[in-house]
Amino acid sequence: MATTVITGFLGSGKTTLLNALLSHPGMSNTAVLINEFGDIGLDHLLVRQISEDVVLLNSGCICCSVRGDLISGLRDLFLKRVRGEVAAFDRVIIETTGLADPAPILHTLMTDPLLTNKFRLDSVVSTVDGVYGNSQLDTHAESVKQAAVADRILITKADLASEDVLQALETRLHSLNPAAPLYRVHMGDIDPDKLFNAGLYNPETKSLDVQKWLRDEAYGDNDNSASHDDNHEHEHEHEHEHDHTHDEHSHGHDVNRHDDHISSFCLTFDEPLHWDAFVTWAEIFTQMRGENLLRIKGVLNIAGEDKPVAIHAVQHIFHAPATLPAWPSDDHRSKLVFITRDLGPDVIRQSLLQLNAAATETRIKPVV
Ligand SMILES: Nc1nc2c(ncn2[C@@H]2O[C@H](COP(=O)(O)OP(=O)(O)OP(=O)(O)O)[C@@H](O)[C@H]2O)c(=O)[nH]1
Repeated sequence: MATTVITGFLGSGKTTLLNALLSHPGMSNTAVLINEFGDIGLDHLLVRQISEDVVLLNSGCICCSVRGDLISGLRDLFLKRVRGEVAAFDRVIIETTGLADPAPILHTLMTDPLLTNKFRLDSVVSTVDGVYGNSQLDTHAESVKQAAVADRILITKADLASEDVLQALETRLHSLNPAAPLYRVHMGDIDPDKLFNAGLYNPETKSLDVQKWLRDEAYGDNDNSASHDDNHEHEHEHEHEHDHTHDEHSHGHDVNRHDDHISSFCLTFDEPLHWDAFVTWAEIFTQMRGENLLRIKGVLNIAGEDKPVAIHAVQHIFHAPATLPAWPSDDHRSKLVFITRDLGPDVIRQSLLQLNAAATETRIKPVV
């Protein structure tokens, strides 16, 4: 079951988006989970109470308003569906509270045995306030994280903001998270197809859509090779320049903004990687630097394997790897896209190459 997480800072337009999405035909098989913290006004959405926590929205969607643990809410909702206590649904949207760090929710979706069997993380959508987004990114680390881990970013309230402010915000968000398409929306009005099916598996084509999922082209020149020391790291010079010249209202002059700590880059490895070298690298990095690894997606060319292996991770947790049926193109190099905090590409590339070289050496050592 495809699961989408809608995140975004307080008042950035999550509920407005949800409401607009649910009015689309084709969204009626959707179940919605909303964290109850904060002042989410569900009243205008509600029609019928099914049980204490579950209501039926006027769109026909099931809505579960969760107190506390969103994940136990998801389990309960699933069990209710199995028992026929709520209508069948084939998509779930989770709206986080505005102050939530989305990472723990993504972790649990990726690791809880019941949930990983039934729910598949399809996309993370982040709403950013067109008017206050810039200052929220400056002052609230959560809002930076919400935008950094997103697969899609929506700039809301564009009708209230000046073009200069919107452009500065877009430049900043693109720098934070180059692979996430940015859309300006008015009162949540957007084609749901733009937000869903961003995961590895595309239910429309019933295939694994690696290129759309990885979007490695967004990180710049694809000829960057990890073995040639010439990857791109998206630093923020351009963005600073923009802040100084165009965005007088932003707090871009602050020398230590939260998103100055965020890097996004794509590493490409020409030589096949040994699986055990990659696993060792992943174990070390997720244990030692998990806090700094906001999101990783990758397609690996594993030595001795014909087929590519897709991996993805959020902080300390790697999702179970998936062997893909075929390479999406003639380019069979391993590609890993990273969104990190206070962690640049060099240490990642060098450690992985070193472990890989050691694994290669072990393999070619003559048996005496
Ligand atoms: N003008 C304008 N107002 C908007 C737009 N999107 C949302 N709003 C308004 O912004 C306010 C906050 O929107 P919500 O959808 O409640 O935001 P939220 O992110 O769910 O808020 P919390 O749940 O409190 O974090 C509401 O008054 C909306 O009507 C927009 O595109 N334009």
